[in-house]
Amino acid sequence: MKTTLSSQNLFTTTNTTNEYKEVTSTSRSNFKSCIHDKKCDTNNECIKGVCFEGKCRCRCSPFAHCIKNEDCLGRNLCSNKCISENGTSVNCHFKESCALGSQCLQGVCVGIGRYVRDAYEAISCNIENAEIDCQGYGSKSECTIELGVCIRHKNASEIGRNASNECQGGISATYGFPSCISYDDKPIKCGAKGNMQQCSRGSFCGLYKMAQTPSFKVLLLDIEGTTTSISFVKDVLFPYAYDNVEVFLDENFHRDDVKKVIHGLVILSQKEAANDTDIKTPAEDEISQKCREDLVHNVRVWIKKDKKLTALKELQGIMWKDAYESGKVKSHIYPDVLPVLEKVHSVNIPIYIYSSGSVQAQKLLYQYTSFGDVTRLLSGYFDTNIGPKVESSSYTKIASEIGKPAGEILFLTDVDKEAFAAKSAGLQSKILLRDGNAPISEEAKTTFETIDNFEKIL
Ligand SMILES: CSCCC(=O)C(=O)COP(=O)(O)O
Ligand SMILES: [Mg+2]
Repeated sequence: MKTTLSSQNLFTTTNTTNEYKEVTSTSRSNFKSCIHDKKCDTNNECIKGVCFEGKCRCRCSPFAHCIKNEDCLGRNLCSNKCISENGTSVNCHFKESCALGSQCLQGVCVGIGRYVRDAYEAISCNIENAEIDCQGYGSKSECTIELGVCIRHKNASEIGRNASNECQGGISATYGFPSCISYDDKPIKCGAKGNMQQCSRGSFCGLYKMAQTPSFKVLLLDIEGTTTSISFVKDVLFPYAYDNVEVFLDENFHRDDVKKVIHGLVILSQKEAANDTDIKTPAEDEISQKCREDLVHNVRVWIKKDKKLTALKELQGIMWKDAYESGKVKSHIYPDVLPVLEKVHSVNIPIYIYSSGSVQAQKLLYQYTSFGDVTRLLSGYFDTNIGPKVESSSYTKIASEIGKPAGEILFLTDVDKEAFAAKSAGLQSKILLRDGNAPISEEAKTTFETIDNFEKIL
């Protein structure tokens, strides 16, 4: 089905598939003007000032009862009632105006489903519960969730499935059909797993489901140099904090959360000044301008020296919130990371983060990625409040908080000292070699498996 925009700015459809009622000139003449759905008859919806006859749309109420997602075009998700993934339905002309993973259909952004070989297939699924309703789509598995997008393949055999594939408990139990997977690409067969050449940029040739059980039961991830480029942290986040710290403290020093951070920074400064002549001992009065000036100086020195100090990281986390929320910053995630996290998550292996960045900074980073909010894949976050990343006791505490034996946890990092500390606590550990990462020691090279891609952990 193709959607075009007529000269009257009404949305017309051609070659419909029974999914949507064709908007003919006759029906157009019947259009009433409207401001919102309530002004339209039952089963019509108000789009751009006119009532639109669309039987697949929500029934003229943002919270209409529905059975499956097809009933909710324009509202995205059916969870007994039509709900919108993004808060409200968004008008659009092009896919690019819609959130990642959704399409622009008949003038509204529609989530869950996408074009597969030129046909839009929005299928019944409940992403939150990770269940796909395969009923009504044939007896074999035709449904998969790819990175949070529910998709029904039009012709399963075309993409290399075999007869043993089954729909088990509503979830596709297909193994071993390598296909390009990403947030925004059509699934196309890519021959052999790992054959990236046949996939477009940002997508990954892999298996939809893991063919074998991984050697770990928990995944623990470092951020900088592991899931995210060092350059993003050093060239985007740190300069933002460096440039804005003065104004931020001046404008927000009366806020309770900022007062707490200022107190932490004063204590830290007193401690660090004993060993670092670049650091000033701040004025006693924590709400004075002089105190703030000293702290601004110290914070800038620490940022330049890339100090992993808890109070500094707390301040940075608070400041970056504004940068992300205002849209000034979007975080970087390496393209190989999310396909693997999606697979790991799909087999109920919990994924945790352990970074020097504060928990707040970690949550923001995964909330505002260029792939959208991926925090749903994460089970928890640890920062240096639990201990420094180069001390084994920190990893022992993390294992105890997670409630799993240390040996079942795989820790991925770019820093050899962190890998050694995790190993001493009994964790499995692998070192990421990404472009721009610091070199690791010869001893680390012989002690740990080094990988350049998350796919290597499966
Ligand atoms: C959480 S984003 C900022 C990361 C950060 O401040 C940092 O120092 C990175 O350290 P990591 O332990 O993730 O390598
Ligand atoms: Mg790191």
